Amino acid sequence: MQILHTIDALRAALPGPGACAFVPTMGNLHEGHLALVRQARTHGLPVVVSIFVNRLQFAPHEDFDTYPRTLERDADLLRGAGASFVFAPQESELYPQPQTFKVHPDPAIADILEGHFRPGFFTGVCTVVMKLFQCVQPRVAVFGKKDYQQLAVIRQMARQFALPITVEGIDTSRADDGLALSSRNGYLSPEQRQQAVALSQALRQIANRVRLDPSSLHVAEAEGAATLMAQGWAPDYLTVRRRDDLLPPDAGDLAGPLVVLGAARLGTTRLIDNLEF
Ligand SMILES: Nc1ncnc2c1ncn2[C@@H]1O[C@H](COP(=O)(O)OP(=O)(O)OP(=O)(O)O)[C@@H](O)[C@H]1O
Ligand SMILES: CC(C)(CO)[C@@H](O)C(=O)[O-]
Ligand code: BAL
Repeated sequence: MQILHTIDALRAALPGPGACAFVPTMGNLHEGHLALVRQARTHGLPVVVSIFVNRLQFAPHEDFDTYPRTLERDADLLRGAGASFVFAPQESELYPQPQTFKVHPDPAIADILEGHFRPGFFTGVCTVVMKLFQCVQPRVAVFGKKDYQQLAVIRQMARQFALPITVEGIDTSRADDGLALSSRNGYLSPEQRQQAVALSQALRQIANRVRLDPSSLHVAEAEGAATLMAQGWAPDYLTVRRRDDLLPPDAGDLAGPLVVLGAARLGTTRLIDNLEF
């Protein structure tokens, strides 16, 4: 496995356009990331994993400075998972000058949910992902469904820019108690880690209730929020949406397919999760 820190070195090492599979990450890797790498490997192409904490997608009050940077450990895990290349550029390499050209996604999908609570987030994500796509030129790019809206936005970007890249979404890897694996879980105290299970439980509760009685949608969402708050969480949103455009379902959509998405804060840690049903 080669670790490359510059775009020139990466381009020199890679086999050429359309000849690799790509997994973009922000590092501090866990089993969820490794599942993406395993999926990427199924294409029989060398797998490139990027590790880059992208300042553009963090608001000034968010955790850019404290986000864990664990390159040596990440490289060991990726070697074990069979990645061929790690692209880990410094900020000055990817952004040698202020990134004034940006990719602005459609507000209809990018200014709701995460984009509402993290204004500019998806512009930061799309800009860096487009740039990483230019550097890596993959045939396939693999993303987690844990970041469900991100996957939807990237798919739309790839389609609308006719990128020659297949975007794949992979099911969320979870801890035994149901908590979605996430780098930010590391911010939780042992006590908060116990409470954290309530997020996936609330999503399941809402999905089960709406599946049984679609007319209970809004009651189910409110009860799910109450379950979360009883466990000490402060929900940003907890809402059932159509899977394709992430808009609220009309009466005719309630037979599915749907997804319930949630974001909530436990102390200073903000986590997201979702469940398709
Ligand atoms: N539990 C998981 N299961 C599957 N994919 C995941 C999981 N967690 C993250 N991913 C995916 O890994 C890729 C890189 O995500 P990232 O490095 O931000 O990890 P993260 O754990 O989501 O971090 P954070 O806690 O900061 O949100 C994304 O495509 C993301 O959806
Ligand atoms: C896709 C991504 C690597 C862009 O910085 C990030 O948003 C993430 O880790 O999900
Ligand atoms: N996992 C998505 C990246 C972020 O929260 O910034």
